[in-house]
Amino acid sequence: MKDYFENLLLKAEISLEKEKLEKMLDFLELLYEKNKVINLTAIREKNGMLEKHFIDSLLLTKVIKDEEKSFIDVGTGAGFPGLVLAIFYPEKEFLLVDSVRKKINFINEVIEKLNLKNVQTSFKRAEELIKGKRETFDCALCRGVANLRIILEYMIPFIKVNGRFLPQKLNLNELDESKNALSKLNSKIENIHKFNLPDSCDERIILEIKKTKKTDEKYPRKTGIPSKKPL
Ligand SMILES: C[S@@+](CC[C@H](N)C(=O)[O-])C[C@H]1O[C@@H](n2cnc3c(N)ncnc32)[C@H](O)[C@@H]1O
Repeated sequence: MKDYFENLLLKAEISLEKEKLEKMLDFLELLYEKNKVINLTAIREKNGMLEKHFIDSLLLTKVIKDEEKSFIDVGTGAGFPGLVLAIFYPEKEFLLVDSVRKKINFINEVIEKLNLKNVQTSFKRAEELIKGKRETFDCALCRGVANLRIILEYMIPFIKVNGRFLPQKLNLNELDESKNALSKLNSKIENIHKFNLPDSCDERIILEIKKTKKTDEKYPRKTGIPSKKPL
């Protein structure tokens, strides 16, 4: 398994120190075992988990900047991309959020077993967690949670003015319909980064979205509204 992971990292041109690589393999093992008991991910094989979860999360390291120190990952599920990045960047701070308690319980277990000191968790919904956390983070992350115009409303309020939101997407289909949300939330797409996974060659996209001005306090709207009536 270690050889396969090292080979993927090599092909993806991601360098990872030995200690961090071992921690990620420990996380993989915990995920693999727990996934037999509770449904954390539809990917059941270790190889698939390494490429589609670990490497995919690590692609963000090609976009994240040194000066970005505080991160929030909403809808992190079993910890992707946030927990992988927290292992990669022990000097940066991460808040991992998911409204499903059993997922956060699993993440808390991994944090404890791996002795990670830079990760906090919450099982609140994004729309509730925002109280007291407006304009707090340098950077926001979100993978596989909802349509772009919905996650924009969840995430933009959390980041500081001039901060960035780096959602991961499989294609660019949602861009056009997100124009209204981008404008209402004072944010703009600054860059579109395209990658291919190293083994399957599947395309992966990271959008680079900048927040240009403060967010109106009326966003996000009440729990459930952003997904029922997207901007
Ligand atoms: C398909 S999973 C993706 C998990 C992970 N990011 C990944 O890519 O493997 C989406 C997750 O988002 C969470 N979620 C959806 N809406 C949310 C909200 N408003 N606040 C917090 N979590 C949310 C769900 O509970 C679910 O675990």
